[in-house]
Amino acid sequence: MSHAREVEYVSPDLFSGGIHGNRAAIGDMLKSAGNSSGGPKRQSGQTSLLSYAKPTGRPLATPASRPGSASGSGGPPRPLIKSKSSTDPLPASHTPFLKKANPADSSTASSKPMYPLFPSKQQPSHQVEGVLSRRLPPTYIPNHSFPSKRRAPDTDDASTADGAPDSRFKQAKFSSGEDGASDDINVYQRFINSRGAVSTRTGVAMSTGSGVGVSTVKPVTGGRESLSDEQKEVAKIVLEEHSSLFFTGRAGTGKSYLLRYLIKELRSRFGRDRVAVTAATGMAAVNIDGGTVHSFAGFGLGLEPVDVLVKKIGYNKNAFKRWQTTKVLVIDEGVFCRGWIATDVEGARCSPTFCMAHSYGCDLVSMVDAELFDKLEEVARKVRKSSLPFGGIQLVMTGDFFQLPPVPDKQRETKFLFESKRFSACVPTSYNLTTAFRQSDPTFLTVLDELRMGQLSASSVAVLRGLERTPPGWAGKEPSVIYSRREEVDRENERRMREIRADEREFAATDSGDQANLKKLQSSCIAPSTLKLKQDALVMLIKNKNQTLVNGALGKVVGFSEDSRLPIVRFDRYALDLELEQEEWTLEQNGQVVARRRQIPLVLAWATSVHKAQGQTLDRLKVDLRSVL
Ligand SMILES: Nc1ncnc2c1ncn2[C@@H]1O[C@H](COP(=O)(O)OP(=O)(O)OP(=O)(O)O)[C@@H](O)[C@H]1O
Repeated sequence: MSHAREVEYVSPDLFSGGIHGNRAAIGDMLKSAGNSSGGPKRQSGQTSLLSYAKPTGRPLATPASRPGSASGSGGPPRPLIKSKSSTDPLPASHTPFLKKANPADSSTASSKPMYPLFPSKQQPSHQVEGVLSRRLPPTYIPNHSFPSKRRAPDTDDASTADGAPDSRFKQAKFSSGEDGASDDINVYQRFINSRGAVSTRTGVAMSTGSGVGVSTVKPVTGGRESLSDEQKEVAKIVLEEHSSLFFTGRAGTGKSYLLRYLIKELRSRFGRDRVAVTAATGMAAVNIDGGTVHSFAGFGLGLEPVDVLVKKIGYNKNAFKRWQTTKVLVIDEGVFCRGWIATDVEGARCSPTFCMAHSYGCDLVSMVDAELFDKLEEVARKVRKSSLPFGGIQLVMTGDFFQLPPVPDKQRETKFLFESKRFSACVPTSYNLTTAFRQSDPTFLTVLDELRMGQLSASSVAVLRGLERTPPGWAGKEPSVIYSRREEVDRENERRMREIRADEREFAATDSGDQANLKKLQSSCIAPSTLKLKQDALVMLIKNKNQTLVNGALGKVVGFSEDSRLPIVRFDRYALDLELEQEEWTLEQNGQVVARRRQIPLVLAWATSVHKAQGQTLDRLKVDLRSVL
């Protein structure tokens, strides 16, 4: 998720002012609107990416003398690094999953019987506690009187007396995100149906959660004792039962916190290289010290039939080793919810079918969902020559399907991850965390819960209206803006560019390929055909430069090289000035490149889309929800 220190929301005649608040809390609200994922959190104290602030990062390379002089300025000198194409070999450390094979240890997935949805008396109490509960918490009753009294987690309930999900969940409405389209999706119903006889362990049913915890922001420094009871139970399933698990929970229930703990524990038990950690975006992956699912798989976007993918992996020594040696695969939230920017795909090329035309993406943007999960699962069994689910790899997955529903795809039916054919076989247990840690204000929690369900009661609307005000201290300091639609993002960025009184430089893309394919590439490629930049423009990197400076990093144009005329971008977080040269985006068909674009890997970044904002920390943020609500 994105973190903001000051936030303004804009929605049609709902909010015209702003809301100040706990930055995480605000991100929480954003997510509850159904348009943001909960990526791993950055800890407080991180450098603002918007202003030229105290650099906290370390230089990426030995400071080099500045070649020529940048024709711009903007703060103290930084080591200027000439950009290398991201196709240059990365340092050895870029193979985080590499590990010697240990064939003796190929089976880690639990082969225990699955927990039934409605456990029998013989089952241990912790399993019994986990059954679907039967009443809906007052929070979710549309237009309930406000403020509602929140019940203890163990009495919360979301299904009817016969165990069926309450029909009110059917009214939940979700926005699909960047394309702004809305769709009625009964996530709860679909999730429960998809689980069949498989257990959903939780204090309450999927989606609710009304435990009110204490808001604390702290990294996982402690051991198991720092976890809540619910979190401990998840840890037990993962670390002691060695069972594959999906855990969910509304925003702020400690999913990321718990995940970080689990990664730490798993790595210390099995060794770093046997625990593959994957996240949705490059930025999110960096935050949990991992890579993307695609980079783990080593088969590009995975569009080909499974047998072809298996062959591809066979030719890819590193990928093959990874598949053989991985004992636990950790998948952080969002990865399977929709298309994401797979930033470090090995040999990946764009497929227009899988590009999100309404999103920012072409090269390396893929649709990663139920279908890909099934493919990965089959690949795992084949590459590992094991008939066990997922080839015996233990899966630890987290996410909140309410926060990031899949984007509807005109070409095919959009499915949630849990609707994949092999999900139930591979993930015998799902767990719903219910205690909110991030907020303790019951009023705010109620508003968040209602937003998450897409049903704002009149009282919550009144609460939000009561927050309308002009944020103090914003004079002359324009906030970053998050929109849900690409056109809105472009419009705002163009407006900001016009406001800068400096010469505009244009960088034209170099395109090649046959007409038809080129058109496909151009229609959805994240790199613009003409990139317009000015000194002081806020920009976002759209290619990985190395393991830490990745797709999504924010920087500011501080000038243009006098000799090469290339833009020089200051990445504050990395205490680095980088001269950026063209990189390549390609479209491939049947293994052949059929179109290519070369362009400077930057886009303007005053405004950004909800999904591209994941993992960012911003000083002042305006969230425009007009096309969402
Ligand atoms: N056991 C715990 N003890 C103390 N603090 C915790 C604990 N679990 C979570 N937290 C804190 O609660 C806050 C929210 O946790 P976290 O960001 O992990 O939630 P999340 O479910 O991932 O949220 P989101 O869905 O928004 O990404 C964080 O500040 C985190 O440090």
